[in-house]
Amino acid sequence: MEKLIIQGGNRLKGRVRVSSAKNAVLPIIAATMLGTTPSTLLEIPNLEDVGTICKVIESLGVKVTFKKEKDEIIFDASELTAIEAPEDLVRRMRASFLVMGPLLARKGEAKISLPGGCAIGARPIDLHLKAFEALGAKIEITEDYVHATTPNGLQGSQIYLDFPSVGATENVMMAACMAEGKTIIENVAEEPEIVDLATYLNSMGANIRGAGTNVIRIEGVKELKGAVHTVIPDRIEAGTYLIAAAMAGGDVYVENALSEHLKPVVAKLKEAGVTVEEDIDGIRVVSDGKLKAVDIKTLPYPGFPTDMQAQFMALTTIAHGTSTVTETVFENRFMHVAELRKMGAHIDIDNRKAIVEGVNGLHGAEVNATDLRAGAALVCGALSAEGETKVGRLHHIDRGYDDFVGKLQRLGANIVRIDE
Ligand SMILES: CC(=O)N[C@H]1[C@@H](OP(=O)(O)OP(=O)(O)OC[C@H]2O[C@@H](n3ccc(=O)[nH]c3=O)[C@H](O)[C@@H]2O)O[C@H](CO)[C@@H](O)[C@@H]1O
Ligand SMILES: C=C(OP(=O)(O)O)C(=O)O
Repeated sequence: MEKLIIQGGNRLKGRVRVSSAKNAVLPIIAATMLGTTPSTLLEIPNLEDVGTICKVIESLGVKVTFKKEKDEIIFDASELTAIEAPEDLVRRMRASFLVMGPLLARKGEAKISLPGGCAIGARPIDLHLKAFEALGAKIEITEDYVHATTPNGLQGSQIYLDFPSVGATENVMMAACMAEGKTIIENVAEEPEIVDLATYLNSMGANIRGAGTNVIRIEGVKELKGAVHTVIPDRIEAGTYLIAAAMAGGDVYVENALSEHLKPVVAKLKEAGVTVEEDIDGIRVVSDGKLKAVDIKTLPYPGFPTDMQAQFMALTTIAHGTSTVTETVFENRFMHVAELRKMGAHIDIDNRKAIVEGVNGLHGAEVNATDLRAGAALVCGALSAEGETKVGRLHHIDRGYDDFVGKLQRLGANIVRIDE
């Protein structure tokens, strides 16, 4: 079994470049299915999840060609040959469900396994399905899969999402851009990844306005063509390096980080006593590792991102005083608490609120990544801890961090990956 072995205590110093955003690249790869001519995506990060979504769309007939540069991929969806996504891939990664919108738009039918729950919560898909129904889809749900058909094609509609779900907004946007007539979607997610998807769809010929606000208006078009697109930088990867440097202490410039996308994270780091300087090319963080307690509460964008909650909780474990961390987006996203406790953290949980009593420092321990960001949080904790930490279940981390070990090593961290 592979593990990360981290000797804590090294200060981090230097520059680290953020890759393109996992959560933008996945829906955009699904959206390449909408084009009748090939799309080229540039600066694609090397992530397990990218491999998974590529396999899903290949199984549906898309020809995926990796250019020599490896971070450039051509997607030819001129012929979609299937409407059913392989169950194991959908179960492995929830974002696979994002092929439903494009399949309904291009083929008028889709059969996809239920993505099911995972470590961070139940994660139902009712909002996706309700919105597809509003566009005229007929939905049949069996124990294992969802079968959607469009007997009269997709028709533009007025849709209100009960919660600004990122995935539902993306799925419905992709379906609606080829529906007949106008669609108005209210209470949509406003995340930067939604804006990036809309930018790509518009460059394919779609007519989408309002992405980045809470109402999206779409005028349906008959056909979309492929386009060339560079995906936005990963704000969560950027935030993870900011936290790592804040906790371990040091002076790190996170290149390619867009401060516009990281406002709550930067604000909370400053409140914790960290020096943060923002410019157009990135964000610099300078820290002596002495941190003050802060309270955070996760919310849909532009609120504090749930995908930074675990890493920020790691930071509060060594901040002076009592911090609270409230998770409002997912109902079960505190799996990292038990692992952080093994490293000496003092954390109590009261329903969706974690109360963290800062300790003078964490110590090394044997821990496991329970999900992607939990894994990142443990690595952040380990870099600041006294002694050796072993982190297992690395497949979670591999889903979303491109060259995590290499990037941290170049900042001076003592971290290696071994096969035990
Ligand atoms: C690949 C990707 O982009 N993943 C991100 C996306 O996930 P994802 O798109 O799955 O997250 P959503 O915004 O849909 O989920 C937010 C909340 O809404 C609930 N919900 C969602 C859909 C639905 O039909 N019914 C329902 O009840 C979920 O259970 C959850 O409690 O946004 C999350 C919230 O920012 C992030 O943590 C994930 O990293
Ligand atoms: C929860 C996450 O991803 P996913 O929605 O793909 O599980 C994440 O990126 O932190």
